[in-house]
Amino acid sequence: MRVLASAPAKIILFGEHSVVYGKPAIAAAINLRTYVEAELRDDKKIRIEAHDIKVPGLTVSFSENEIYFESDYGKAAEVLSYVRQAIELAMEEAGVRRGINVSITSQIPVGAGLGSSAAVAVATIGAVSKLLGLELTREEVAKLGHKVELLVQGASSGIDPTVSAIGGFLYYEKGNFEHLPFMELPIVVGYTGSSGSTKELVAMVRRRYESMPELIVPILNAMGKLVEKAREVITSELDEEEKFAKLGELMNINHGLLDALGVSTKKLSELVYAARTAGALGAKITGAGGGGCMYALAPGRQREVATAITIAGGTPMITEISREGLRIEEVMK
Ligand SMILES: Nc1ncnc2c1ncn2[C@@H]1O[C@H](COP(=O)(O)OP(=O)(O)O)[C@@H](O)[C@H]1O
Ligand SMILES: C[C@@](O)(CCOP(=O)(O)O)CC(=O)O
Ligand SMILES: [Mg+2]
Repeated sequence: MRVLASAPAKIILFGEHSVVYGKPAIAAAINLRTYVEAELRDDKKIRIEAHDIKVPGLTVSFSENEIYFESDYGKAAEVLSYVRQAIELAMEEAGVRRGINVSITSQIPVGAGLGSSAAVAVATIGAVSKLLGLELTREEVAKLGHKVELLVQGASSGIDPTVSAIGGFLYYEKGNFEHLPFMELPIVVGYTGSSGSTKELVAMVRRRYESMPELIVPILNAMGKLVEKAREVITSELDEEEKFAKLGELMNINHGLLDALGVSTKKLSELVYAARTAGALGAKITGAGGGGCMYALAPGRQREVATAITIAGGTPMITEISREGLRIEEVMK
């Protein structure tokens, strides 16, 4: 038997990092997906084929007609830790241990702030649990995905696996979510081309929080209040133009606060300012930062903003909200 499942990437519109400290955040699933195919084996082995992951420390040597491959096992194992933990938890949940092959293909850039870690965890849990005969709800998959991130990263708010499993446009706080009214968001995502590790960035913010709580706590509190304001705007009776103007202003404040936490980079800020100069109403980092992506809100100016991001050395992506989260694509007997 074989199962193919997929799960989407996300953008955090407001509240990354502060969400790890129990503040609320707003996020949306977007139409880039990770696909995981799981298949039962006749033996007890677990084989993971990850097509989109560069393994650091792989050495290839040639000697006459022979080719030798060596890999730094520790680093290779670390890169696959989200997938391994996802398989492990799905098996634990099903109460069975079987040999399986897992094959991953993904449209989501890795370490770019678009939640590739959550999408791979959610799609793997979805595929493996279905393969083992378990019917989990999307909420249950989200909770297991959160556990995977906690085990691998040491800290995680759970917002990414929740958005990836549930899909749509969500307000999230301490493990609970509510759907926000669906809005077409005229956004442009700008990818710096470099990556940041969520585990390391969350740990860096934690060190600052511990060494200078008198400065960092007020920043996190301001972020939490800003998210409440954004929710009020999104759920208000204002017309779309007024909503976008207010949300843009809040995005710019949120970017400044993230910069103060230390998670921006020169390139991220260059893309943010290029987008604003080209007419975006707001632009900010999305996700953990340290590289990765920013996004801009640019009603009627998406093409101009995309061009400005390209000129500033980034890669623009015009994306849409994905209403659907985890999807079982195919079950083959
Ligand atoms: N397609 C994939 N196949 C296997 N592992 C993946 C894949 N995509 C992401 N991952 C895992 O997620 C990690 C990146 O997660 P993270 O640092 O949280 O960045 P982000 O979630 O913003 O992309 C990768 O180092 C890898 O361990
Ligand atoms: C920084 C954080 O708020 C979001 C991280 O998102 P990503 O892994 O960079 O896509 C961490 C979390 O919420 O667990
Ligand atoms: Mg992640």
